Amino acid sequence: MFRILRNTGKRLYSSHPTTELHSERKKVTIDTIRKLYKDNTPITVMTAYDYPSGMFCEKSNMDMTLVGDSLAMVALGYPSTNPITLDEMIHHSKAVARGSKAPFLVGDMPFGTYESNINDAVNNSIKFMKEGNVEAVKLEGGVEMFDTVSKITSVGVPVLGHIGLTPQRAAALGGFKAQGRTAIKLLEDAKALEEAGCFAIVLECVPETVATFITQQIGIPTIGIGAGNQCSGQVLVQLDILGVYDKLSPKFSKVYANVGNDITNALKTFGQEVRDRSFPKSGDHTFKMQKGEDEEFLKWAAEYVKNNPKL
Ligand SMILES: Nc1nc(=O)c2c([nH]1)NC[C@@H]1CN(c3ccc(C(=O)N[C@@H](CCC(=O)O)C(=O)O)cc3)CN21
Ligand SMILES: CC(C)C(=O)C(=O)O
Ligand SMILES: [Mg+2]
Repeated sequence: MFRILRNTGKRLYSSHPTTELHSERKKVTIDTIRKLYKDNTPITVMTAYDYPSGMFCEKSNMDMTLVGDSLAMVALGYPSTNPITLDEMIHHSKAVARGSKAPFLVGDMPFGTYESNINDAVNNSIKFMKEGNVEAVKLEGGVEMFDTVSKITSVGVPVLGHIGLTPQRAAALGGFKAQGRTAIKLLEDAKALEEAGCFAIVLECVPETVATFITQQIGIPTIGIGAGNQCSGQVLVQLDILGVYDKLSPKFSKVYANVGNDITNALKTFGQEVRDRSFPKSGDHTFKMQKGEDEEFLKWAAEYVKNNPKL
């Protein structure tokens, strides 16, 4: 019998590493975040939603990776962040955690998982940590969330606050609109969250003078998104800065690469090459038999065809 007709036991694909990826970076902990803040070193935060986007946070030296509920829009195509469930966020954060090892990993509590009662908020935040491998949770709201945040932080779940434009409340705010015409309210919110034990607060779409003032008035880091460069750190949505997500282009975001175009062009070229049969190229992207085996096989095949006429 010919070798090609038997299972040679050889694998036609290259072997995959079976060992887990270990970070070559030093682990960022809540203490690292405090130290950066104390030293007035800007804290870098980037969103991620799956294994590769998490790996990019790892490789690019991010201090923090946020599994933001913006993934509902940018990775799942929903028109808002609100449809995502806690179990779906857990599914994504587990994948992010496999790629993002060193950055401090924070997960967004989805709309409806923490607002209605404190027990649910505590149970859901603990579930997120245990099942989703996040090291902290983020939730939206200020003064009105004081009791909830106090309870969550008291049981050992670090909380990242989020005030200003709170996208989960976009329906009530009339859309994704810049906030902060009432600076006093924002300051009260920030102070309440600090007192409730938040380790940092996201300020979203807050005028830069107001964000600077709040940053000066509180004793924990502010992480700005559309809130000026005097915040203690900055966060943006990964697929926005890569030029992939094109349904929104928030004024505050900056496009650092045009990955969307690169991907479209790569796929177009693949399509063309398949259609004109220039891919796969014989030898480069194909497997060959041993020397002489082609002839032997073709001889056998001709014999086979002769003995097994098509019906
Ligand atoms: N892709 C994406 N990027 C984000 O930054 C983001 C999300 N999704 N989803 C959740 C929230 C929503 N965010 C947004 C979305 C849009 C604007 C926006 O278009 N703002 C207008 C100003 C609107 C106004 O003030 O009236 C702008 O011009 O930037 C702002 C924040 C930020 N977050
Ligand atoms: C933009 C950040 C702060 C966020 O909440 C998200 O990505 O969902
Ligand atoms: Mg969010």
